[in-house]
Amino acid sequence: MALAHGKDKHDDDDAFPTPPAKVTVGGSPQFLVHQQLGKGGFGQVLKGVRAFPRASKDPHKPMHVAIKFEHKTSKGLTSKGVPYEWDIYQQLGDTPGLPMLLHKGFQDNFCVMIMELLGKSLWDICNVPHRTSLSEQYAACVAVECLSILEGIHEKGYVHGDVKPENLCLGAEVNGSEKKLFLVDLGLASKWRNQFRHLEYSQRPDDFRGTIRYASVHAHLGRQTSRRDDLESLGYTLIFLLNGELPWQGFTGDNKGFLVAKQKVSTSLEALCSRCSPPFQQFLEYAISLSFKETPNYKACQKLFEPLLGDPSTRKLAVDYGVHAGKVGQKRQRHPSFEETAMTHDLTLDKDGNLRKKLRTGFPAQQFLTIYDHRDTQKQRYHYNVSTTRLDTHISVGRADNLVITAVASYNELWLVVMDADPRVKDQRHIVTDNSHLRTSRPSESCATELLPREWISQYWDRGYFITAIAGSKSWQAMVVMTKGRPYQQQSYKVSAHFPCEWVRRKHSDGFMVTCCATIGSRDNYYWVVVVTAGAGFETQAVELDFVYPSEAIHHYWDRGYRITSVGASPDQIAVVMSLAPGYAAEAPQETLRTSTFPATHIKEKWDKDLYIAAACFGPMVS
Ligand SMILES: Nc1ncnc2c1ncn2[C@@H]1O[C@H](COP(=O)(O)OP(=O)(O)OP(=O)(O)O)[C@@H](O)[C@H]1O
Repeated sequence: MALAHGKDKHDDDDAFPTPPAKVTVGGSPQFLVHQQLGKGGFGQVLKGVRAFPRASKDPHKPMHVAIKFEHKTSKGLTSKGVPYEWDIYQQLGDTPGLPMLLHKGFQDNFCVMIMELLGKSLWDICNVPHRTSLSEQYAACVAVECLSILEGIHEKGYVHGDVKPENLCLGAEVNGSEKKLFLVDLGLASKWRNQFRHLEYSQRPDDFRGTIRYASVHAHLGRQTSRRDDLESLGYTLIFLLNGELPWQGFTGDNKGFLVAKQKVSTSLEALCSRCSPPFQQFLEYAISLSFKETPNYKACQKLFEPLLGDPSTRKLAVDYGVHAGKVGQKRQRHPSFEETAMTHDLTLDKDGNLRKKLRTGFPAQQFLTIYDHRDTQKQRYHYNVSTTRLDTHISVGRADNLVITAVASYNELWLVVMDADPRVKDQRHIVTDNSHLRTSRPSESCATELLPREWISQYWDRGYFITAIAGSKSWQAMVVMTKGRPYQQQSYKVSAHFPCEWVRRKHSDGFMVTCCATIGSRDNYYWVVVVTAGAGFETQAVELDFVYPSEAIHHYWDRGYRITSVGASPDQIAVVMSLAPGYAAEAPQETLRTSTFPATHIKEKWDKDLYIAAACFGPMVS
């Protein structure tokens, strides 16, 4: 999975084209271009001073401005050739806490945006020669103010999408606003609602937008952005400002995004916040417990930080969150208390009144995930803890009883085989590849296709068989089951170091659907195998990839009539494939079970309810 497309300001040092020395755009007065104030992935921001000073108290006619230059060849432009950010400013321009947009236009191959001049960013404040961190009082003021700004942006239907110390600036001294907080850079802002409807949940696991260090885990996983993501990024920003570092710094290379995301999920909030007062941990616990469509309780979060704000005269940053809460003409809303919020999030208050939720405890756990479908009485048998040498014996006993293999999984060098009575099946073959020569070395990506028995598969494809189950062991063994009698038309598979999201998307558009997935290999050294089939009988499909069991997404798709049709897990991630088929009755139940050992006793209970194992895998479920 290519998660590393994100930008990390400190990684790229590209030279920008030199901007003009004087600027006049969109009816603005002429500004002389002075020193650089900052730069980002797409442009650079320089100070501008009016060429012909004329004193004015009108904030729209300042002497000093900030000018953002974006070259016409920048990747941040829309198809209309204007910076994406301009459109967003149009919608959000007057939101409190955003710098005022004064003029915009084109000059000398640059898109030019003239805006209210601000002061230092919080990154600049901390990134001095001996690196300083902010006091808890300062960070609490930042939290309260940033929450107000985010509330204002969210109320207008947008998510900022890139909350980080570089984008949080103080006002400019020349404007007398040096104790006020601003949020800059709307280049990654996106809508969370259209008119009055929340955008639908979706995931594109290889599509990352944001800054890797501060991005929410949902953003790493390519989930449709929603309000919760800004709060999670604010949480990481606060910890960075307090500690001067985050535990996931230092990763490099193509796989950086993936490694950072993995580290975020496996860092307990307790460890992350161990050097901070409880409100910072409580805030992060709340942020990561928010559901996709949930409206954050901004006021309750601000209340959390109140005990740390101290006396107003000692604050380096003014706190005036009332500005946004009580705007003229705005209806007063009742905001639930944090205790009420705690109840709805299943967060518990400990004896000191602190919120506790067992989220991101940092304990990695390997679990069985078994999926159960409703079927009218069905004969099913399963064999678990089967060693490779005993595999054929169990399977042949099942075959003698007219059972065929419907699901396989591997765990701790043992196999799980599920066999069903399925009169549609005309014949079935299976193979377990040896691949023992690979035990000492990881095959290169180009040789990895050899992990599956290519010739054996081709031979059976030619005879009308299709792959119907697949599993891979830690010692590079692959088990492939091919069945004759399925109404499939065509099949193809891919072996790849990351879940091949882009390939699956292309296959989806060609009418192929994922019908099996698994991994082969061990921790930090494995390959995904994904099988796609034309004629699988599904209308559409969603592939959910996560570091933990993706409960929210599964419920989202269940509610829309999808059912889990295959699952696979690597030592880091789980892939849940959910499909929509004409035959799925909305009320037909499907259940999942997560257990640390094979759920032999539970299966009997499921059978009593006419629920039968449909898929299984063994994988990571970090809690
Ligand atoms: N109005 C302003 N006044 C003063 N400095 C500013 C102003 N706007 C931005 N800056 C500074 O310039 C830096 C880059 O600005 P901005 O983030 O808008 O550019 P970008 O190219 O979109 O960056 P990124 O790659 O982070 O998205 C900011 O981090 C901030 O320090």
